[in-house]
Amino acid sequence: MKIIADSNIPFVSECFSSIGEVQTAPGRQMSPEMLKDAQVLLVRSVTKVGPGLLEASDVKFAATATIGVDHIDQQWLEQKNIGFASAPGSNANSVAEYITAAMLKIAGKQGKKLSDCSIGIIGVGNVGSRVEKKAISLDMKVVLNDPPLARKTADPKYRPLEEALGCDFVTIHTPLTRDGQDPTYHMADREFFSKIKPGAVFMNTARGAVMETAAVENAVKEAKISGLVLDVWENEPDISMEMLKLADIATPHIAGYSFDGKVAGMIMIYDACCRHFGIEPSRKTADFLPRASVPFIDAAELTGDEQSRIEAAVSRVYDIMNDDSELRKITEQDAGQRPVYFDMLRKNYPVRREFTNTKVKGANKGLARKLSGIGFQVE
Ligand SMILES: NC(=O)C1=CN([C@@H]2O[C@H](COP(=O)(O)OP(=O)(O)OC[C@H]3O[C@@H](n4cnc5c(N)ncnc54)[C@H](O)[C@@H]3O)[C@@H](O)[C@H]2O)C=CC1
Ligand SMILES: O=C(O)C(=O)[C@H](O)COP(=O)(O)O
Repeated sequence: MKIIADSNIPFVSECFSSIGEVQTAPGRQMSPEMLKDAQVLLVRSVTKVGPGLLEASDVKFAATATIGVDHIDQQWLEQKNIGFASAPGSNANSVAEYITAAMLKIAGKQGKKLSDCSIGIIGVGNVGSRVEKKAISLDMKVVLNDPPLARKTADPKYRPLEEALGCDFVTIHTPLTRDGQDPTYHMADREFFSKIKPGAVFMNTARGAVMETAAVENAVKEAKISGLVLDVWENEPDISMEMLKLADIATPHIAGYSFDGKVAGMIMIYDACCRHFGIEPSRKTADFLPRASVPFIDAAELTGDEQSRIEAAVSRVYDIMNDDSELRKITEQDAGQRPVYFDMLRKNYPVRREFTNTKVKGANKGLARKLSGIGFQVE
């Protein structure tokens, strides 16, 4: 069996060689020619999967090692009886840790106590519900907005969008959709920002096209918002330099790039592929995860007030500002090389482990509760 895989899926050759012959290629360069005699296609978010790529192929199973599926024509795959799998939830905790790190940085910069702040979470699925849990652990007031879930559950905890926009932090965790009852394409437009709480912090880790770039730029310039955190951009990898300048924290679509999340995504599509072809899986997550680089933190080394200590613990494991400063070097590149630089940062992303791999020793009860709530082990 011939398997064509995106070379940015970690360990894909090691893992899938138990099923067939693996050939890897950069996701943006996948072509019908490459897939002519392949039976399996494994992609990440940058490869459009549909008739254009697969019509002339013999592919029987396609999978994406991502949560988002907006790059996949699922209806066409189904029509053609091509098996399909994605990796729901695989890197959701990674995104929630990114949001936690971003809020701690912004709150520190603006002199705010998170426990005095509210957060509006738009989209409360795998990612949004993890953000909710961490925000509650930090004693933030949470407002949830998810019209599809509101209709399905009739639970009054789901509030109208306007209420979520009335919070100090507003974060989007919806899929990118263009049709249906609740399309999210350009959801964050001028009207959205006209309703946002003056001075709110806006965060987008969903998909770039969920926001309208010009509307976000205006919201900063007209001081409608006091902070902007962007991990995703319209027209990636060719991102707006103007928007980059205006963002307080800017990263190259890596919120979900914890090593734990990447390996989990790879194993999820491996298991699905095995199921599809009736093969017994012989690889598992633990085969691919290295030892944590920060296994312990001594709480005595964390200084300042409680929030500063939490921020210090988080930064020891994941310093979001490193990702920000690497992306800002994009301005030193020639204009034509900037998309290449954006993709290069993603391809060569350093190993980042999730908080759960780090044990904090000696924290007092209050600090231990919060650290444990955002995902650390505490002792
Ligand atoms: N930046 C990154 O690295 C990553 C980004 N993502 C993005 O995050 C998105 C969300 O991921 P999950 O939480 O795992 O998806 P999910 O499918 O578990 O949850 C999405 C939620 O959004 C809700 N929703 C849909 N339309 C909505 C609307 N108009 N307004 C409010 N809520 C709406 C759905 O009902 C659902 O509960 C993914 O589709 C992907 O695009 C996911 C992982 C990593
Ligand atoms: O899982 C998702 O959805 C994501 O956005 C991924 O983390 C993005 O990673 P790539 O597939 O673009 O490498």
